[in-house]
Amino acid sequence: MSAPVLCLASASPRRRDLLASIGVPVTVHPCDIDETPLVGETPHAYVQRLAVAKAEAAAPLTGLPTLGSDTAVVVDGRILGKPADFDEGAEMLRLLSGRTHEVLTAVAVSGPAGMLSSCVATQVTMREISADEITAYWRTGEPADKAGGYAIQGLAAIFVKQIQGSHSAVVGLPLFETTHLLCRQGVPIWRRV
Ligand SMILES: Cc1cn([C@H]2C[C@H](O)[C@@H](COP(=O)(O)OP(=O)(O)OP(=O)(O)O)O2)c(=O)[nH]c1=O
Repeated sequence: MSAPVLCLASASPRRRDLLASIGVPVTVHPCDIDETPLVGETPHAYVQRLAVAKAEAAAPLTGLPTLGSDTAVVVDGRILGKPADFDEGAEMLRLLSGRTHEVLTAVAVSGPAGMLSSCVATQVTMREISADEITAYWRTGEPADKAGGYAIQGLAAIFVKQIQGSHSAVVGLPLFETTHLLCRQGVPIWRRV
């Protein structure tokens, strides 16, 4: 296994796998950050603030550049985080059924160039989802640790009619923008290995 070139301030296996897919081995240091939105905070400012806070919290733990990220599903101006239980998960999918919502993912990388960050918005259109499908989907266990209560990369792909933007951002990390930030911080990716 290659030596880590980046500290990943995240408990998300999706983010680790996405970084591995572009040749970036990481050491993982998840941070416990208060994810309560501030009064009047826009969804964009919210994900950006959390991504920076995660990177800042883990940065002193290793001598490596450090990446933090946050993903939120936004519908009718409401930020949907991870569902706490079936009722909340079902309410989220009812809100998303048959319409377009926005997924915001912010990424922040601290390193020799200071704190650099980017925020990506992706539009996701879902077909109508029936009450029976919502119950069956919850029982698979997939929605529980996902913002908005679904995983586009998993079983919920059958509900997704169209996306406009970045698929990797919806999964948890916008790889195009992340690569740009990593290069600016001198972190090697596959094409330089
Ligand atoms: C919308 C969507 C979200 N997700 C995931 C990505 C993130 O892991 C999670 C959003 O929660 P986050 O709070 O962004 O991330 P996390 O708690 O998993 O990890 P950490 O805070 O330690 O970095 O939802 C999917 O995997 N697929 C999807 O389609």
